[in-house]
Amino acid sequence: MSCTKRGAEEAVSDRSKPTRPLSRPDPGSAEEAALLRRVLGSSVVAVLVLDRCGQAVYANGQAVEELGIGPAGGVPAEIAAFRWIAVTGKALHDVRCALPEAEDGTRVLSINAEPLTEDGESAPQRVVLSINDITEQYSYYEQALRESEQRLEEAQQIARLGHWFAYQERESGRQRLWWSPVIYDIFGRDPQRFVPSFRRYLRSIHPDDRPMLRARLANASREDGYEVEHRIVRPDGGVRWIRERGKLEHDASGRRRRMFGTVQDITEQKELQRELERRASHDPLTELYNRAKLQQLLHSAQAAYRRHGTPFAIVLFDVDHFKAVNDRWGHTAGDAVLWELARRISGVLRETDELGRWGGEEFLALASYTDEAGGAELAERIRRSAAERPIGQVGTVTVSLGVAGIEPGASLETLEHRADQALYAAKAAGRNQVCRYASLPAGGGR
Ligand SMILES: Nc1nc2c(ncn2[C@@H]2O[C@H](COP(=O)(O)OP(=O)(O)OP(=O)(O)O)[C@@H](O)[C@H]2O)c(=O)[nH]1
Repeated sequence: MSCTKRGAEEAVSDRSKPTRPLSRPDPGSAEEAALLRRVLGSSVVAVLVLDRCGQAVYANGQAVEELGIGPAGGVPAEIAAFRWIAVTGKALHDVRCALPEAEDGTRVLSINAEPLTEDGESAPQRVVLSINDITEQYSYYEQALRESEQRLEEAQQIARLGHWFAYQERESGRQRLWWSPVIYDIFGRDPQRFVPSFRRYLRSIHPDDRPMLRARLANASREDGYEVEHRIVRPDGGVRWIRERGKLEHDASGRRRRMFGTVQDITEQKELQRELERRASHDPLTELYNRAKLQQLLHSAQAAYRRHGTPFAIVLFDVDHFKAVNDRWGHTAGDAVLWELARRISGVLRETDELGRWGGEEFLALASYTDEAGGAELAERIRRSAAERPIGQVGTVTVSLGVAGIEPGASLETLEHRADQALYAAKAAGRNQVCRYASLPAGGGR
């Protein structure tokens, strides 16, 4: 019918007319057999019926043409294997079957297989297979999967982050560990030669971090996971920092299935973090503690004094006539003097003493576990070390020092003020000397 307006109207009015019901062929009739043959013959799905020996007893046109299967072509072993369905009696759906082809190609098939029991038979004698050729889709998805795995691998390389999982091997019951390529890289191991295991992994942990890591891992099963940062030692002796995360995976019934986790190389982050912390607490010129860090140390010392009565003293000192050094030799020479003094004085401190730059050409030493008299001993050592030999062209440089020890009820401000008063007195008394606050005649003296 041509597509005219009238034609369309007729089509509409045709719909209102009662349609003649299609006659259903009698089951088992020659008419039904012919119809089924036509349907099967025009199907794009290859249909094959195998007997219990794997011989094809029927193949539709698609099976013959596309797969070359049929009574004439013979049945490839991979497909003939489906004859077992007749024995097991269990249908299978969407089973992937790879058929090797000439020139190294592979044809990928998706097969539905059903046992076929005919009237009067107690057990299935045949198997009917519907076969779809999915080679194109399969290679497309396989390629896409390969590409996505490659992208994941590249992203992991950039982030220096790998993933792992630990599982129990079903056959042997053994614990197995699987690493992604980046983890081999982080641990400095060759994936061709190194088989990861939990024991080998533990052996790579920095000895100082092992106890902490063991404790965290012991807790991990209770907490369902863990996150920990620790060092590893690579076979070449190199030390790397890693951040490790692990999580337990459970199956649908809540049983522990496997442990999954990530490993990230954070060595650079750690170094940067350490450098930032160092800069926040150190003076860039002398590389000693800065004033902020000294204040923090003083607060800790005072807290210990209040809680446990642990005494401490401070030594405040500055370079004598330093203005003249700058004026005569220049600011750079002055800087070099400060740097050299810092080195010399650091060498005469006890392990529990701290030294920092208080500001300008002024330094502060914190002498722990000692009183003002002990602080004065340290001050004397500092004085001698500063003046022990000339500093380059500048020559001999001296320092004046004021000492004050903590006392009950004295605040840090008071202590600093007392040390400052003592330092002022040392300057006034002719420089290059130590003055204790307790020895001051008026105000400070007792
Ligand atoms: N080169 C250099 N000089 C500094 C630095 N900080 C402070 N100074 C100088 O140290 C000098 C301190 O001078 P004054 O406070 O007059 O003291 P002084 O000349 O040492 O004299 P007395 O302390 O009385 O012995 C000033 O010239 C400051 O510019 C620094 O980081 N580098």
